[in-house]
Amino acid sequence: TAVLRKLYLQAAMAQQDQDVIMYYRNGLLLAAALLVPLLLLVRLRRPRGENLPPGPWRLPVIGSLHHLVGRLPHRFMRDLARRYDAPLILLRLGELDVVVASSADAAREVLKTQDAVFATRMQTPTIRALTVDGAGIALAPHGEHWRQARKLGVTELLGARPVQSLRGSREAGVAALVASIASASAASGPVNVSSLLSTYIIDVAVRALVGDRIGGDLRGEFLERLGEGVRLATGFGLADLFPSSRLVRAFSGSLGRLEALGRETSRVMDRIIDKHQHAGDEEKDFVDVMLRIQKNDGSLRAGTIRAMITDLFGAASDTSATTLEWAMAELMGSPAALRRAQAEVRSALAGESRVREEALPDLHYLRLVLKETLRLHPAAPLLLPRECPESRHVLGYTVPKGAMVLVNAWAIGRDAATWGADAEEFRPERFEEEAALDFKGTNFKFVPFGAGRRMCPGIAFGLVVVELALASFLFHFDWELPAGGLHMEEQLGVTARRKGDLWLHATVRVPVPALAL
Ligand code: HEM
Repeated sequence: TAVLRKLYLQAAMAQQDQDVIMYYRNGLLLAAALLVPLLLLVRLRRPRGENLPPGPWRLPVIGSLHHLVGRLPHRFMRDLARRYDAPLILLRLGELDVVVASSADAAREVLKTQDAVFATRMQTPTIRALTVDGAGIALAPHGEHWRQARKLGVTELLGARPVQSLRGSREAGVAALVASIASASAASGPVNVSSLLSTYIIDVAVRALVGDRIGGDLRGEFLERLGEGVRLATGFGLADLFPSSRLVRAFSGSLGRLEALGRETSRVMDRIIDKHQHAGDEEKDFVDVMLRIQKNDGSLRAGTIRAMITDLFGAASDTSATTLEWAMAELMGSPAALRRAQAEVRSALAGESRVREEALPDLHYLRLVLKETLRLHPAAPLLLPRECPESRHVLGYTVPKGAMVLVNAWAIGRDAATWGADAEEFRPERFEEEAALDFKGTNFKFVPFGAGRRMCPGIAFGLVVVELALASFLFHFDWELPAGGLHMEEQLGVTARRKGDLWLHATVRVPVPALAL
């Protein structure tokens, strides 16, 4: 009986194993039976000929969002493009499709070949909240308003003539900058270069846009509101990633804050405009110009005037300050380049007491330093987001309708396939070999100002402000790193700023002229 019982138990266990196997097999067959039609349905629902760009695996609801946590978006997107060896990649961030052009060829397609299609800006809930009062240039959708606003900006502020006429404000700004460095360096400790550069850029932008007649308190309020606006506007808010969700909208505090901030900024701007209206007819800044145009042609709305100021301030300030900060950091990391740039400036301005703007075109090496800085550190590493208004084919891939389209200018500038094995190194001399490469976005391996119809219209304005400061730094001071050396880490944000402030020792070599009070 014992043997029979054992045999029976073995048979029962084998039967049980069989049952388990059958159970799983049936389960799998059932799942397959349900899944295959489902997958076929999904494939059938995808339009014929659609070939989406590759992208990382996704989770339900959040899509690929988790991959981005703690990572710098432009770096992560470059790594993905390398991993898939693809010129375009696709990320699903919440409800949003984000297509990233990551090679010079892909950039040419988006910014030139299909420029007219991709010329509109993504109207996210954040952007709609920011522009509820009116739109300026940078965030406006492609259309008649954008065309008129851009024309106004270029003719009256950013073109060669207005840039030249703002020379006085730049000279005053740079004189204050070098005087601050000289007095800070007298204390023998390191100088906070980042903070002084930001003050200089803000000073020049404020003088050009709203002038210096508004008084310190109003100026302070204006800068506080604009600073907060730029902070809130940059980055992906939850409401932008889940635009259809009322729940997310209700719980996301940033949209409410943006709307409140918009109202506060409008009130501050109205006080600034009021001061201008009572200051006489002489045109000294961009607000004066816009008020004159409004008087002659009633079509310029007050909301548009306010939006133009905030928009231009936002576009000009962080970008120029970031570029200057990186240029100084890279020069400090490349003593040979620093020596060459310094020798050039001091020889071109020998016998002078300060840097004159007319001397800037003679500073060829300084221009190479700037190009190399912008190649490695384009201030807006993903340019400004565009929107794909209809499903389009780009280099054999389908860009879905409604997708946000980014161009990874940062990855393109460091692509070893086009820049060579030393692409990650700071070597301004490479632009001697590539003399035809300019800032105008005609060669898509170098697009720090974008290209096509939405290209930065502030290049002339930005370059002269940056070059003047950099030349003055090199002319008046010798620079040394403090103990602890130098890092080149970036911080998270829409502009690729350096992480932490740049502190350097400055020693006066050419005396700084006393400030005219
Ligand atoms: C070194 C300094 C600067 C850099 C690196 C820079 C870079 C850029 C970039 C990458 C874009 C987006 C282009 C695109 O989407 O294709 C842009 C747009 C823009 N920039 Fe600049 N910029 C700088 C300085 C300035 C200055 C000084 C101003 C004005 C005073 C300005 C005004 C604008 C405006 C209005 C736009 C929007 C253009 C449009 O959407 O039509 N930028 N800039």
